[in-house]
Amino acid sequence: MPSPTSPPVQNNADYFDFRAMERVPESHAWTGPQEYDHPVAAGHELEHDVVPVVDMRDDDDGAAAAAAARAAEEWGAFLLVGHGVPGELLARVEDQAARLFALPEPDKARAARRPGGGSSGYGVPQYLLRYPKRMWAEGYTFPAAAIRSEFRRVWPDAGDDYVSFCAAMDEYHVEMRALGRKLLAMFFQALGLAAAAGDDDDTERKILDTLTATMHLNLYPKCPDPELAVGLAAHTDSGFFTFIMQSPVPGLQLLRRRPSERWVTVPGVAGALVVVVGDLFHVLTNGRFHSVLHRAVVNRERDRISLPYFLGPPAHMKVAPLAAAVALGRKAEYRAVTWPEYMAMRETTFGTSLSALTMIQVKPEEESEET
Ligand SMILES: C=C1C[C@]23C[C@@]1(O)CC[C@H]2[C@@]12CCC[C@@](C)(C(=O)O1)[C@H]2[C@@H]3C(=O)O
Ligand SMILES: O=C(O)CCC(=O)C(=O)O
Ligand SMILES: [Fe+2]
Repeated sequence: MPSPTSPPVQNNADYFDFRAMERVPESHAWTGPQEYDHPVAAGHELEHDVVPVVDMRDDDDGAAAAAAARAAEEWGAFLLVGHGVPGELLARVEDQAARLFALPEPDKARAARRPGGGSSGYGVPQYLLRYPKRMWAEGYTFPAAAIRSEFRRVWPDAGDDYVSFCAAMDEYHVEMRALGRKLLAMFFQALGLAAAAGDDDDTERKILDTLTATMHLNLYPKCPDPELAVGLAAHTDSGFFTFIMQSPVPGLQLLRRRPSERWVTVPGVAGALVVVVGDLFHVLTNGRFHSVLHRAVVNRERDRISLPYFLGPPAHMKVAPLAAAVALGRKAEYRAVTWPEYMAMRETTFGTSLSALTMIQVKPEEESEET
């Protein structure tokens, strides 16, 4: 098993030509026993292996909010339909992402993440460099608020390709941010927080009004030996929650713990978005909603694209269990952290079986000191 101090095996600016590979090279071959080597559930015939579907149009008396909250509690993830983001836009965004990844190497290399940890650009997110093996994927991360400046790095001449790419991503950001606010308000409603008295109203409003978005594009090229390769290793997302738009090629899997540990594949449902609860939402709800381990597998036949849209607090905001969530029965189980503080802590746990949430968990002796 890799240790938390395993040295990075690559620079995140390194380029790797997946299309030229006839076999999986040593650098990408995940041989031997791996963390979370659990079986993949055979199918969806068993009720407990059916990923919940939440229809946002089901708005009879808060029915959609209640269904979303139930899924967030039981699965930490669900498929969202009836969300109102036009199918035409989803298809255009996916097509633009595919065009970006299909550009020649020098165009993508111009926009490479800066070695040592730039948070945007083409290449591997720095946290993933902690793993001793590389993943079978190309990535591009960018703040949703800076699409136009970011992509001048790829298209310095700001020509037609730049214009169509930015138009699609901008429209997507507008839709997704509005959807993020709507879903967050639904979660608060289901938790009974919207009506809560005192400071919480204020905290909720601040959270709603300052949500920040980071976009990430993943391309998982088809792979000559999918059993040996990993698209994206098992992880939890660190923010509040993530919308993942995935091409109809399945590849995203969720770790289910009961009745036995297994991976459940999220089906590729046209027009649906996947919602994944992140660690900071787990904290905010004092563990009532739980973040979920998920991963991406690759296949031999087809490329797969996914577009996670990560929503979280602004960098300076301390996130702690909401008072009303704590009042729902337990003590505050987590210490307050900012998103960057949490990510820095979590970085040391990548490639290990540790959950970074345990690093901010309030221990019983700290509880008694406070009282
Ligand atoms: C906002 C973010 C979430 C993310 C870290 C990042 O700053 C940008 C990249 C995101 C990503 C994508 C791949 C998996 C992941 C765990 C990673 O290493 O980089 C997520 C991060 C996350 O959710 O913490
Ligand atoms: O490719 C996917 O479906 C999952 C992507 C993901 O989990 C991530 O980028 O954090
Ligand atoms: Fe993720």
